[in-house]
Amino acid sequence: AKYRVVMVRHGESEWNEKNLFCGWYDADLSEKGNKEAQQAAETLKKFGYKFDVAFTSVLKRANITLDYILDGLGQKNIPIQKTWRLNERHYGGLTGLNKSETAAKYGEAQVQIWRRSFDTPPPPMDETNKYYKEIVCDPRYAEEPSKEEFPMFESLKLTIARTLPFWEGKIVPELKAGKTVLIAAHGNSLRGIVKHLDCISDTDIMGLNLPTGIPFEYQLDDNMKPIVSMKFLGDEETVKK
Ligand SMILES: O=C1c2ccccc2C(=O)c2c1cc(NS(=O)(=O)c1ccccc1O)c(O)c2O
Repeated sequence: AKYRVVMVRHGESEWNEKNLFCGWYDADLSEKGNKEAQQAAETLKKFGYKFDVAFTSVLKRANITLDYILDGLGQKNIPIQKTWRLNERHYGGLTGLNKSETAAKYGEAQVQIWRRSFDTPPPPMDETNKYYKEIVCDPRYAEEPSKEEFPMFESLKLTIARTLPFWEGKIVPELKAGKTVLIAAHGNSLRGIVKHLDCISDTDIMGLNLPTGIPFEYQLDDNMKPIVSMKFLGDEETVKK
């Protein structure tokens, strides 16, 4: 059997544009991000995709990207599952900082260590962070994650560790039921799924930067092993990027 799942990283957000660590802050898409999402819809329409179920995070930049796509495909009526487990990596106390503020506060050397590390987390977000309340008290998190699971920081390793149970527990069963699946999520949560599917090493996954707004397809065999791996969909120009 051949299982098909299409994944797309949300379009550029307003905080990407300003080079701020975004993480669990619920930033909007930038104008460019909106256009990227619309382009993704056009591409998927051209390829004639028909999705049966969609998965996304609880962050609006991914939700809006998904909405543009389903709207463009005329498939807004399919079931959508939102989960914190597909959220972007939580950048802890770095949330809201830009490049120079980060280097000023922690030093260039520490930034380089963080950039290159798979399991060194950023400092935790605490009540002094401007966005602490807005994130921790967000009603979307009323049910889950639990108090114990609610992250105040995440390394890439920790992010992947909370994303994969959702892939195994919720997405794989839909694929095995013969559903065509669409996932609209974030750079690091999608890295977790891709790392798992293609057995990518901890080092190599850090070198994989998924482009925003360009859908890619996996076709999987009965053992959920890729027959087609990370096939980017789009016109020559876009995919070349
Ligand atoms: O500091 C970090 C960092 C800190 C803690 C966890 C993860 C990362 C991380 O993944 C990262 C960083 C900096 C930069 N480049 S940067 O130093 O130019 C930079 C710093 C701050 C904001 C945006 C920037 O582009 C990156 O490209 C990264 O992937």
